[in-house]
Amino acid sequence: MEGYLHLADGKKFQGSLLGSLPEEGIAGEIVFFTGMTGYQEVLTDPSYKNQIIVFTYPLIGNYGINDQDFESKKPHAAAVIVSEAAKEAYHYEAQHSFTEYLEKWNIPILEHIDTRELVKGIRQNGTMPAVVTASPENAVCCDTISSLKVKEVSVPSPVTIGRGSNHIVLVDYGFKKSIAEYLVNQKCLVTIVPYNYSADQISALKPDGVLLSNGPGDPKELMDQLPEIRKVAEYYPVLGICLGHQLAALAFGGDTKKMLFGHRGANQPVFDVTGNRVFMSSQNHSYAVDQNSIEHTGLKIRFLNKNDQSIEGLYHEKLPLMTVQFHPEASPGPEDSIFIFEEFINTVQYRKRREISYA
Ligand SMILES: NC(=O)CC[C@H](N)C(=O)O
Repeated sequence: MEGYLHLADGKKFQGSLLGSLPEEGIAGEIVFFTGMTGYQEVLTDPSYKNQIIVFTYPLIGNYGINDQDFESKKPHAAAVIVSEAAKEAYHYEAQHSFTEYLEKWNIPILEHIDTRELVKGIRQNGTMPAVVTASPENAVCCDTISSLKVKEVSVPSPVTIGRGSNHIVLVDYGFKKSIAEYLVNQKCLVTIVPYNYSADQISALKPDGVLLSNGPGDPKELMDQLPEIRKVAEYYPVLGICLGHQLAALAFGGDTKKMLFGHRGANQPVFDVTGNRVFMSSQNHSYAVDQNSIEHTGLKIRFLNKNDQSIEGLYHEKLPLMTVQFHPEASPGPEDSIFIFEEFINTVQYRKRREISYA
């Protein structure tokens, strides 16, 4: 069956539609992911909520969907655009094929699209609203991108996992499972709390450290949470990842801006200004902390993107606050930056040993 992708800049692509669509089509922000593998982690990462994901690698789905690589319980993408979708799964661990898995969750795939041409356009005109339809006519509803997606993906009430002497509160803006798993494997007791938990509610849990998770959408949709985040970061060791990094920067008076087409892939080079070295990272974001906004905030640059010099991580000059725009948990992608978690846990343990007390 034929299907169509209509972009807000007026371009239209025709392809073959797999799965079904409501009459008005499916709308979302169109973004592209450049990794050769990792589609299972991408599809189930809540940060992609309601986005239309273009995979640039020409064949997607050939190793199927397994039981281990889910980043959450279900896929969050609005629709998927590929050059070719593998209908069979060629891997001994595969439990479903790529196409059957997305069909089960009612997520349409538009294949046989010239993804190179499409992505060249997005790189030029930016990520933008788009709609996938079965009809060549219907191109409207390009501006219906829903807001506060964090609320839709966050836990409704606290959940505790793992065991250990370090108690980490994970504030859930749409956390990836591999973040929580890393902490549990490091023998942490982890309490996952809703995105709108107050500083007092977090304090009542007596954490040794707080992790602000990744998540979907514009960080400025969560302005109400900023005073709470700041209070928490003034008392506890805090690690912010991706959306968590952006929120921490806003909470201390910094600003964020929308990038032209963001970073989504598994080979983003990051420069560590303190160690004078570069490593590869997994990334997925549309927003970045504005370079010009962090003066007088107490925040200092720790990491920069080697491709476009955008901010990839910050630390606070006085407080035990560290933030990263990239994904130290990888999934998918290189594990070069796993040391970020080690630094965080070392800070947590150091503060405990010194018996630095909190309010
Ligand atoms: N992975 C994330 O946490 C993404 C953060 C934010 N939603 C952005 O697109 O910039």
